[in-house]
Amino acid sequence: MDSRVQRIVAGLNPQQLEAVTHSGAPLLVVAGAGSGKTRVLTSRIGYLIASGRAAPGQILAITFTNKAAREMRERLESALGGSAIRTMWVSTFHSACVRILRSEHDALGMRSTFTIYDAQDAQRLMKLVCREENIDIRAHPPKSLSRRVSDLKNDLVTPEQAADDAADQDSQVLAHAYAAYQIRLRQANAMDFDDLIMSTVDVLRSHPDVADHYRRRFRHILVDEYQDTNRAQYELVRALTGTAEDDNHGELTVVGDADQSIYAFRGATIRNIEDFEKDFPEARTILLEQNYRSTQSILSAANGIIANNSGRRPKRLWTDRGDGEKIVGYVADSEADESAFVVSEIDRLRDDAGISYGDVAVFYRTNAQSRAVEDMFVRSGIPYRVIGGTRFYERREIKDALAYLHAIVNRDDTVSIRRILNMPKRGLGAKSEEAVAMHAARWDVSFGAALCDVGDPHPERGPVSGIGKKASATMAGFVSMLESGREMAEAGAAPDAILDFAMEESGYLDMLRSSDDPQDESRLENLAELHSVAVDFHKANPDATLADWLDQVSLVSDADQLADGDEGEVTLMTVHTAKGLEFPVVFVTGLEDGTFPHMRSLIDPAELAEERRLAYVAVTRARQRLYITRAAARASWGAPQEFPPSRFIEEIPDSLIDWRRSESSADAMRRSGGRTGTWGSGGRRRSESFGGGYGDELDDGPVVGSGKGFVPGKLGVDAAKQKRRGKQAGAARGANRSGAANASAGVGESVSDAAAGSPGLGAADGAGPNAGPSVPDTYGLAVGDSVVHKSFGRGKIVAFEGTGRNTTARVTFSSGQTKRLALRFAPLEKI
Ligand SMILES: Nc1ncnc2c1ncn2[C@@H]1O[C@H](COP(=O)(O)OP(=O)(O)OP(=O)(O)O)[C@@H](O)[C@H]1O
Ligand SMILES: [Mg+2]
Repeated sequence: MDSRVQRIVAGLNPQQLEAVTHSGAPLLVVAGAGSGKTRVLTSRIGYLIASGRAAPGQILAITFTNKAAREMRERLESALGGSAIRTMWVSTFHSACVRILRSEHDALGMRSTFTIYDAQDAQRLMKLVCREENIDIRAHPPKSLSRRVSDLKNDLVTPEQAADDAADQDSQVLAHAYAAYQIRLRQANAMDFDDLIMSTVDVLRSHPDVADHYRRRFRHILVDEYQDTNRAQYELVRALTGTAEDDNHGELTVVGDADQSIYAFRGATIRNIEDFEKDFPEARTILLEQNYRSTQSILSAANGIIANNSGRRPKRLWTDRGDGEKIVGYVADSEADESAFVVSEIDRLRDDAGISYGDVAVFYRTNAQSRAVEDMFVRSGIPYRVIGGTRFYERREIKDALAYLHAIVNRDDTVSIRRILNMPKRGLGAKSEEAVAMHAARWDVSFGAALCDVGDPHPERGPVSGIGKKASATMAGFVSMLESGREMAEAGAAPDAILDFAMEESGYLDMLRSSDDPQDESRLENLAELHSVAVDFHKANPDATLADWLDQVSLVSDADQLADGDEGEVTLMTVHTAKGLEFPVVFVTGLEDGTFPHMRSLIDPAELAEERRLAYVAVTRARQRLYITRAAARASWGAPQEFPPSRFIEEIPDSLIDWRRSESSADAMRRSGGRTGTWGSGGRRRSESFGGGYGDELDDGPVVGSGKGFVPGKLGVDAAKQKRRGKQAGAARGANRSGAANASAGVGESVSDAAAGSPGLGAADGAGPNAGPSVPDTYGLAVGDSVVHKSFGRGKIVAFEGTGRNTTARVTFSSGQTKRLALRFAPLEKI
């Protein structure tokens, strides 16, 4: 045997070895957490290449995050030698699709310079569509339309099909908006995240020659985390692999664990894993049963939890690593006390058990919960990184800067151009903008093309009417500035140079420099950070273009922020983001019914089952030590509220848990008004100021300067001005205070959206501080009332729950969903 092959298969157990060396029929590896599925996938690629069964260029491996792709690449590089793998594709679904679409844009009828719209851009475009199509945005909020269009695309439903299927007026409006949105998207030469997948499937299905080309190329397709693929991704895999009837069908390997499926709200369907054998009758299934990650105590806890989900295939996971430490449980009286416990345990483990900060991860259900933990970490000087939260690339100033660059690359990019047309203020009013939009509509061209007609009328279309002299001159100047940027890009200027040009030339930097708003100072710092990202990209990819950089930026996801070599920091993240990872020490916090499982899931068995899988994922990230904590009272929407223990705690056999502080002592403590814990006694009661903080920062989150690796760019920012506040990972600077509020719309692979709680989170409805305590319980609403909600559209109140400030309404929306909404915050209007 080739010595490389020997090295690759060494140490694999018999089932793993079988999976790695399997040949021919489609292969499904289903197994519980930590059983080596990802390792099998990586080893299989190494084996295929080292044994000569495949050339690197014939392999397409799909991972869930860019970071996982990078790691897989690195492993293979060291196993096979760097140059051997250059032609191999290891990437996420979205990145692979962008690569395909950029080369197959002709088949698609688009130009290769197309822009990728994130969820925010998509919503902006939907807003424009609603305005132009006279859609009543009170009854059909753009955000909710946008989310529903995303769902349709994840199911590969075209606008035509949506129109055919539309049985009621609400779905007709949706179908109409979808069709109009799609036209605008094409006109803007743009694609949203869901389009990336759907269009690729479309191209492969409608162009057999293109499909054949990729099938000949990719002889082996391998997919990790298969349980979280949605219908569109499944069809993509099928189209790329071909079926047994196709001449050139490739070999398919998928690995997954139905118990870890946690993206149902984004359209992921366990069905893809459960029906694999039906879809591929000749398929081979291999089960892995040995867990190499965790101790027996941790495994037993995980099994205890997941066993409560019905309709699953029971698994027998075992480990030879011994029982290990007991699971440590702690009942805090508040979230501050809970965080204090985490801090004191981390200190203790460092002193007594040789654990370093980098070995520790703290998980929570939604981003907003990081605040309490962060406060305590800052006060005690524990270095930490928050993964997720307001994503750096979603900050206003960063979106603005990128919009300039997108507008330079793609002159038809409506959303970007309209975003920056009067940013900084150029004295262009809504009327002038509307005149351009009307010209665009009249001639059926993009907004960008119409804008060019202002200063330099097209021979056929002529000038734009209804625009004053001054506005005309300003618009012409704006167009020519973009044109100069485009010339720079075409001449091959580096992305950072073009960024400099756009930010200076547009006056954007001057606007920030001359402001005395401290937020603007932070915005300058963030732009400097963006500048360094561009510089780094250029250094690493000297031949890459501005468009290449923008692609990379568009596809960044939260989990990608986990930089390597971060030994010295505790990692804070949501459970969604933790998928596929492992840490020696894990704290799962906020284990309360209403927090984790999330409030919304308590009335819906399917959602509760998904929460349980989430808990299973959380617990199985731990290698040696697992902590489970809960706060008996937690600030909830502004006021401390008591929460019962999470049912997931009760599902763990009590004999496995070493309770450091029991229910009864916490209760007694709370009743006597006393406080315990290292920090609890000194601190102001966090919960009192909690609500206010939320509302203030709802839009952008506090803009906090970055720490590590900051290089002041040419943008002229003094690094010393940086406010340090814990270390934040990669691009995510500053913890998000409005994580839940930003949670909406499944953005491609942006895990943050998932992580922050899923679309339709009750708490996400603007946790503002405005509502006072004196408002009557039901706010003038009654059971049976028809209401409209900003995101969910029309609905009917079916019940009220709770009293006073905590009153919630159960509302069944026309989409069929029932939501529980806190009346103080939910923008419910009676109709
Ligand atoms: N045969 C083996 N011998 C030793 N260690 C192994 C073996 N197989 C896997 N491992 C180790 O076990 C751990 C878990 O493996 P891996 O991450 O591949 O599991 P997984 O099934 O993908 O987990 P998850 O379901 O969480 O994604 C890793 O540290 C991996 O290196
Ligand atoms: Mg894995």
